Amino acid sequence: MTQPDPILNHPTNPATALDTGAFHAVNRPAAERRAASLVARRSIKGAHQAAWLLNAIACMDLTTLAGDDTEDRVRRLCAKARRPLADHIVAGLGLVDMPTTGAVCVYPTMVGAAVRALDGTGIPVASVATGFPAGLMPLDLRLAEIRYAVDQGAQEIDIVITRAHVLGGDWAALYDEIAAMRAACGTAHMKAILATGDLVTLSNVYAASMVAMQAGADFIKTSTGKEGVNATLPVGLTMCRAIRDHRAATGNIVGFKPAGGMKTAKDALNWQVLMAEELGRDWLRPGLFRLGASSMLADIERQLEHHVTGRYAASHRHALA
Ligand SMILES: O=C[C@H](O)COP(=O)(O)O
Repeated sequence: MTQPDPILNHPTNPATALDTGAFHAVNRPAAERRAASLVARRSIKGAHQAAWLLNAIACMDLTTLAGDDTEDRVRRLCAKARRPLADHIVAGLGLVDMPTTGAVCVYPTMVGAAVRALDGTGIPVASVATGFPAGLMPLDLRLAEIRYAVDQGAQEIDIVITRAHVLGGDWAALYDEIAAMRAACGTAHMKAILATGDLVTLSNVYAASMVAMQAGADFIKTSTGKEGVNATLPVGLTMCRAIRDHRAATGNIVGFKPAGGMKTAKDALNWQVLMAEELGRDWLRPGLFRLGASSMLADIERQLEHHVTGRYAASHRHALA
């Protein structure tokens, strides 16, 4: 079985001092125009499309974050992470090995079941933590939740920030909170969910991205999937620019994870186009790019089946996710 490009090969992002001088205003109409033109002028077809969709699977945090999650559901999701495509699609694509997803992402109490189900595969388990999705809990409890998830075997922790720190412009409080979370993660990689749908302006998204990276986040992530507006391309563009600017200023490399509301193969292609155009093709690997999605894999599998067989199977024939 192919091992996914291990995120652990990518060194953690070292924290730098809080620097609000790195912020700049973002013009929303300009960001919207640029995002729209990026995806409009790139059309990926045929074998290229199949390759990009396979890459989307390798970069996917296959997710279940529902109130009615059970260990049984998590085990079924893990089975899908291990075998995301039907055998005839894998054979038809000429692949020697079954691909696997980048990670499986679950709630903290489900980490143990996921770790057991993925034993021996090299697929990491990501856990949300810190009072996901709102984060409105005392900091010591949020840090304890990180430590619990790491203790259960999570190799990646998806934290949420206190939106009020952004909305009130309290950047030092935001920096301190994220730095404390980074420390609680230990050797686990940390993705900072900015919940961009709650942050009102793209300038706030840019500033929060900068603070998260300065405080040591290994990835910045758009959304929990629970906000009214989740991953959008203008927000993604703003965050990618922040990643680029942070690298130019510090030399440090941070990954990007759009998440929430992405359901189609077309979404998977559009987000990869954005990454390739804004950060370069080097970013199109699991160590630096994840797609957080609970219901995108089924359409990717459907499109790949069409590529192999020339026809679409009914979506009910494809398994969970
Ligand atoms: O972190 C991942 C997201 O929560 C998934 O959101 P989704 O259920 O809208 O795909």
